[in-house]
Amino acid sequence: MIEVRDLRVRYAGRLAADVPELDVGAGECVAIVGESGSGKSTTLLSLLGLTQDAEISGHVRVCGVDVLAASPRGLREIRGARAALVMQSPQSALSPATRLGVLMRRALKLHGVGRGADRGGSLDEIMAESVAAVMLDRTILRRYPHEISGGQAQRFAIALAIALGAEVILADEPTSALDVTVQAEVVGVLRRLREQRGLALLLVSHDLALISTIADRVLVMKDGEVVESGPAARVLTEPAHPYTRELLEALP
Ligand SMILES: Nc1ncnc2c1ncn2[C@@H]1O[C@H](COP(=O)(O)OP(=O)(O)OP(=O)(O)O)[C@@H](O)[C@H]1O
Repeated sequence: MIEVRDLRVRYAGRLAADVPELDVGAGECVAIVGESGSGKSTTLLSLLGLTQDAEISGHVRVCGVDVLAASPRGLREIRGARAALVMQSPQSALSPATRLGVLMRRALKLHGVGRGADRGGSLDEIMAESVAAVMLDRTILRRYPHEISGGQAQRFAIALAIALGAEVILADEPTSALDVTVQAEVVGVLRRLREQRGLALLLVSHDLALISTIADRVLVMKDGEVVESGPAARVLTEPAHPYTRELLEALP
């Protein structure tokens, strides 16, 4: 679902991310970890052609689309619907005076969901099913953004992605604003979705404890470079690079 080779992203000539290889298949979860400024978000945003003022080279395919060569129309086809970006504080992106159900219905109509014969069910059924898939009660659809918690907002953002038919979820620090119990809930939801629906997950996080509970593979970034990558179980228990050891030692 995601295939990256020799991705280099520069801002004003300065290298912000250099990723030789990154693959995420259906049903897999890959995590990018590293300290602030290491190039994690830059890598994630470049997968959807969302970096601003950046010079990008390399090869990036997401859901079969060659992102660096794609037209704006080609990019619109994958963004939002097939590959969804879940940000740290989705609440701030929600319109404050719009009930969540209205917002979801609008997004689905905009993307033509519920119109084709390919995904059966009315919009109401699709909405109810996606909300249930992230373990939220369907009454959430009647609420306004300020009436829900951070963890519920995060799960609603994931429900929206599912309702739109996302095959890939790109999540930037999805749980860092949440307390530990709520973090575990959001991670549990992501884990179920990848197991039950074969979603491909790419998570960006500085939280190694979180990563250890969900990721198959980990890329460790420092100053824009990938200093270590491999199976999560190996990287987190027998880190080969001193920087990864430092990150692990910094864990509470
Ligand atoms: N739009 C931009 N213009 C110029 N430089 C940028 C831009 N976005 C990011 N950078 C720089 O690129 C480098 C990598 O930033 P990036 O946001 O990818 O790091 P990060 O690992 O995601 O950090 P954080 O965890 O704080 O989000 C940093 O030096 C940052 O200052």
